[in-house]
Amino acid sequence: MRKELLLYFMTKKELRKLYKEKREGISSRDKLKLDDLLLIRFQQLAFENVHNLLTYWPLAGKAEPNTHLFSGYLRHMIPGLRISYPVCNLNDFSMKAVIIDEDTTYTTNDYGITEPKDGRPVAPSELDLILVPMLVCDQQGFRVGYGKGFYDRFLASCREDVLTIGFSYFPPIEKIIDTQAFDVPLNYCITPEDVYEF
Ligand SMILES: Nc1nc2c(c(=O)[nH]1)N(C=O)[C@@H](CNc1ccc(C(=O)N[C@@H](CCC(=O)O)C(=O)O)cc1)CN2
Ligand SMILES: Nc1ncnc2c1ncn2[C@@H]1O[C@H](COP(=O)(O)OP(=O)(O)OP(=O)(O)O)[C@@H](O)[C@H]1O
Repeated sequence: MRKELLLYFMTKKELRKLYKEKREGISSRDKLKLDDLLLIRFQQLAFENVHNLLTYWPLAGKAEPNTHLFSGYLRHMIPGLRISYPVCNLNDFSMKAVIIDEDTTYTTNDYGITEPKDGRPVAPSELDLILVPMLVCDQQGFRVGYGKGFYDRFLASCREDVLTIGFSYFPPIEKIIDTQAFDVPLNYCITPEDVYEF
């Protein structure tokens, strides 16, 4: 059977392992180019009524897309944009969105993720745009993340009309076979080649 066909029958857990390996196999030189392509695709979207953004700090060593490019672009395009970053509670896998500014100091949590050290949280209902970490998604926008459910829990407390965008170096697969009731699909997945709307 061709390798692509096997993808159609994979669970989140299997996809997580496969796509972690695929992503970490991208050379840093290629990654720079791919991140530029992601930015160009991102710039094709219109961001109307976006005042509150939740982005995330890319994990060093896990080859996550360079989200600083996307938040930097939005900061330039949207005067007064409020930018927040997740602060995780590793005991109950909850997280809050903490507003940052030029005076913010940062710390590294137990997962090696950079987080604001202090700062005011923004209510989830105030967020207009969320950049959601992902490894791969399917053609309905269901996503595989790191598997702790941080974002599924958090998105459950956000507005119904919040815009969610994921970035991936790989196109959506046909179907994740074990999606569950708590899974919140993305609105968009941006890849170096395309913008997928779900
Ligand atoms: N950059 C970034 N920030 C993010 C996320 C993310 O995926 N990327 N998250 C998205 O939810 C939340 C954090 N979730 C995470 C969950 C697990 C691991 C992780 O590396 N797990 C290791 C085991 C680590 C350990 O237990 O010591 C692993 O699965 O191999 C990282 C982040 C919030 N912030
Ligand atoms: N809204 C929720 N309320 C309670 N538990 C949840 C909720 N959403 C997800 N979970 C729990 O989180 C676990 C991980 O979910 P899943 O495998 O979908 O993670 P993921 O989407 O890959 O990770 P992440 O959201 O951190 O990027 C699930 O086993 C589930 O028990």
